[in-house]
Amino acid sequence: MNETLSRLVDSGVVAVLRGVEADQLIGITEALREGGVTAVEITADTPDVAEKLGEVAGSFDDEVVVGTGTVLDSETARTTLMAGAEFVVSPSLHEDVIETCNRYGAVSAPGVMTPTEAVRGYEAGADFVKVFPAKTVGPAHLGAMKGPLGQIPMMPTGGVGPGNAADYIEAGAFAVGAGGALVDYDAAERGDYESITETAREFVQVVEDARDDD
Ligand SMILES: O=C(O)C(=O)C[C@H](O)[C@H](O)COP(=O)(O)O
Repeated sequence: MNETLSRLVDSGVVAVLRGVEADQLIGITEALREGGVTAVEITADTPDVAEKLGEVAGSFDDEVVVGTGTVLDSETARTTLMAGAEFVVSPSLHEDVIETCNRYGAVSAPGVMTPTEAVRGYEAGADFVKVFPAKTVGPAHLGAMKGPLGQIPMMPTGGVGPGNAADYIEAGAFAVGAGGALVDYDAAERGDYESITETAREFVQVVEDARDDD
């Protein structure tokens, strides 16, 4: 397995950080790492995303694998890969983004909702697919897609939290992506990084327990 993909598997939970200010990004990533979340996706709609991403990637080096989220075009993929991103995730399917990632040896994951999109993305060279938005279809949809498409690694994102992550893992997800249920920005604002660590720890535990049950 590709090393970056195996680091996402190890993390179990991939944090989606959207619009976080530079001064909080390091603190939040550190809090997540402390709680066992070692994969972070910084969304491309974050102002100065390449600069921030480079800073996080440089600060955490081998401890946290850093990627770009919400990537809609190959220019954004290339710019952030050059800044230090190791994986690129999109909410939608863009073959040019997948091609760019493969050109530079990075992991790519298009957002898909249907078996046809999942196969199209995988045939285009994606390493895994992000089932998005997961909350409108739920774990049963992912499980039904994994039936005939067991070879395609799937990660649900959108509305995934500690309360339903186990259902997705049991349905066949290799990891889950989470923003809102994982990172409390108000807590970060207050300097309460411990609560972010605690949520991360509980979340990762849910995923690990669900894997053990399989
Ligand atoms: O655009 C992307 O690439 C995304 O990942 C969309 C959302 O930001 C995530 O799906 C997080 O959603 P929540 O966990 O429900 O907060």
